[in-house]
Parts: sequence; structure tokens; C-alpha cells
Amino acid sequence: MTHTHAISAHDLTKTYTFHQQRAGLGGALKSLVRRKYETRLAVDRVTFAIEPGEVVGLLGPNGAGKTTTLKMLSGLLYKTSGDLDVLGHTPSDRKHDYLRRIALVMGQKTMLWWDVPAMESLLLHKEMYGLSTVEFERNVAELAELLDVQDLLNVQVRKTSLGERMKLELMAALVHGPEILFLDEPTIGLDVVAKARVRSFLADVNRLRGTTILITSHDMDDIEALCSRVMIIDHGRLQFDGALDDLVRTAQPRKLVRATYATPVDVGPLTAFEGVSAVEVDGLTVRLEADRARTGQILEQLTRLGPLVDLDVADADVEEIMRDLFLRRGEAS
Ligand SMILES: Nc1ncnc2c1ncn2[C@@H]1O[C@H](COP(=O)(O)OP(=O)(O)OP(=O)(O)O)[C@@H](O)[C@H]1O
Repeated sequence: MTHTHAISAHDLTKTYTFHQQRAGLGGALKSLVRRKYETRLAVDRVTFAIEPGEVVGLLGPNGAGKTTTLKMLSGLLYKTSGDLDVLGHTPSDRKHDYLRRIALVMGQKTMLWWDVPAMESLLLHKEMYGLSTVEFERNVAELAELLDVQDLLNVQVRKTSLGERMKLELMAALVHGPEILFLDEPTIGLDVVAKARVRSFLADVNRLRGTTILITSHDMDDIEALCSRVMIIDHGRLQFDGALDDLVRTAQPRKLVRATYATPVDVGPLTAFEGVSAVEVDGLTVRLEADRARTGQILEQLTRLGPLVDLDVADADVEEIMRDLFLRRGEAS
């Protein structure tokens, strides 16, 4: 059988079953005698396919089911139902051949030994994945250069900064040359410079090696920099799967317009104009939101108000769009 998709999931579902601990000692004893089980539907009939070489962002509010999805894809968790195929494998079988072809990096977990230099962990990976010395040395050299960590490989990991450690973490994840990289919040806690470095590294890896990347992040700058496609998951359901641009267009049907005039203007006529909202005046600058479909007419209207010296039309910040989107969904459910 040939597999064209790197990842394909059909009605993928995960229900957690856990037992509720009652409060206090009496409660704890009662819980022992009569265990109360609860279930939580974390991922609910999710269907998607990802092609080799794609970089896809998995987005959603806290508790949406993103980590659970990544864990099922990487084989750390069993699915409850549905079909899942990654590189022709059932991930939860955790076959050696499968594990060789993927990597999972979790921003808050480390796969490096703390008390020894990163090189020791890399050598362990060499053994684990059965890499030849030539292959290993080539990969280490390439990754170390891309990440600029040549000087850090022989430093005890505990002595490295958070940003440095994430770079070493990525190196450890990629040294065996996986075809798919699962990333869970890879830039969490990093400063702006380190974040940018991680992003450009991931873009390089995708471009140079054709690595398929599925990334979750709460930082929309990560997503904008790396992903042309996003999947939004909320309450376990896949709510959107498509181009980031399309998401912006559908989620934010308004454009942000800023007009600056040479002399003060009366914005009275604007408020009555169809498709205009949130008009604000700040000295000689007028800000408003314009319905996407009517932006042309609205701009024309703005030119009639007075002598324009500057005009700026922009989409809302992706960060803001997400906030609005999740807020609205939260209110609706
Ligand atoms: N081991 C577990 N046992 C029971 N419920 C769990 C377990 N792990 C996660 N959950 C629940 O499953 C749901 C999805 O959690 P998940 O960690 O996948 O969300 P997430 O989208 O990654 O959130 P975040 O952005 O906060 O990391 C949540 O309601 C969470 O409380």
C-alpha cells in the first residue's frame, strides 16, 4: 500500500477516564472504597490529512485538545476511536521504525540529561536510532551550524540558558533525521531574540530537509512566521482547517483603517456610512473599522472629509483575531 499523506486522521477521538478524588481524609477513604470515574472527551472526531513537507499550526485555547492530539500522533497515547495513520504506521504501536522517523519536542519537557553535556545525550540518540558515525557527525555538524550551538555541545546542560537549552533540545530531536517533527509550544518562555532564532531554524529545517512540522503555540508570531496552514481545535473539535489568510478573512470581516488629515475634520458623516464602525478621533488622526467588502467606498468617503496626509489599511493582528474567536466560541458554548 502506498501512503501519500504524511499524517491522516479520521474521526480521531480521545476520551480520558480518570477517578475523582474526594476532598479530605474521609473523602480519600470513600474514594478508595467507591471509586467515582469520570470521563472527559478531549479530542472529538477530528479528521484531517497532512502532506509531506507541510508546516501546520495547531491552535486553540487552553484545554482544547492540542497536546492530546500531538501525543496520539506521536504514539504516547492510545486513541479511543477513529483511524490514525502516520507514515504508514499506527503510532501507538511505537515500532522502532516509526520512532526513527518522527520526533516530539515539548517546550516544557526536556529530553536532555541535565548533569552532562548535550553531546552525551546526542551520542545516546546515535545508539538508540542506530545512526552510523558518518551520518551522526554530518547531522551534528549541520544542526550545530544552523543553530549556532557549536560552543555549547560540551557544556553541562544545567549551565545553559533557557534559549540555549531549547536549541540543544531541537538538536537532540533532529539528530536522527526524522521526517515529521511534532512541536508543543517550542518557544514558551523564550525571549524575543531566542524565539526568532528558533523560528528561523525550524523554517530552515523544513526547507532544507523537507521535514513535515506540526506545531502548537500560543504565540501567534510563531504561527505567522512558519505556518501557511492552520487547524483550530476547540473543545476537542476541529473548527477550522485552511490557510491562515482565509482564517483572517473569515474571522475578521473588518479592516482597520487609519487616516491622518492636515486639518481637523468632522467625522459626523462617517458614522452614518454603511460598513463603518468603531470610529475614534485622536487629534488629526481618525481610526475606524471598515467592512472588508465596503473598504473601497469607505476609503473614498475618507478622502472627502478633508486633506489627507496619510492613510493606512491593515488586517487585525492575528493574536487579536484568535482572542476574539475563542472568546466568542466560549460565550456560545
Ligand atoms: N491525563 C488526563 N486525564 C484527564 N483529563 C486530561 C488529561 N490530560 C488532559 N486532560 C483534559 O483533556 C482536555 C484537553 O487537554 P490538552 O492538554 O490536550 O489541551 P491543550 O489544547 O493542549 O491545552 P493547553 O493549551 O492548555 O496546553 C482538557 O480538558 C484537559 O483537562
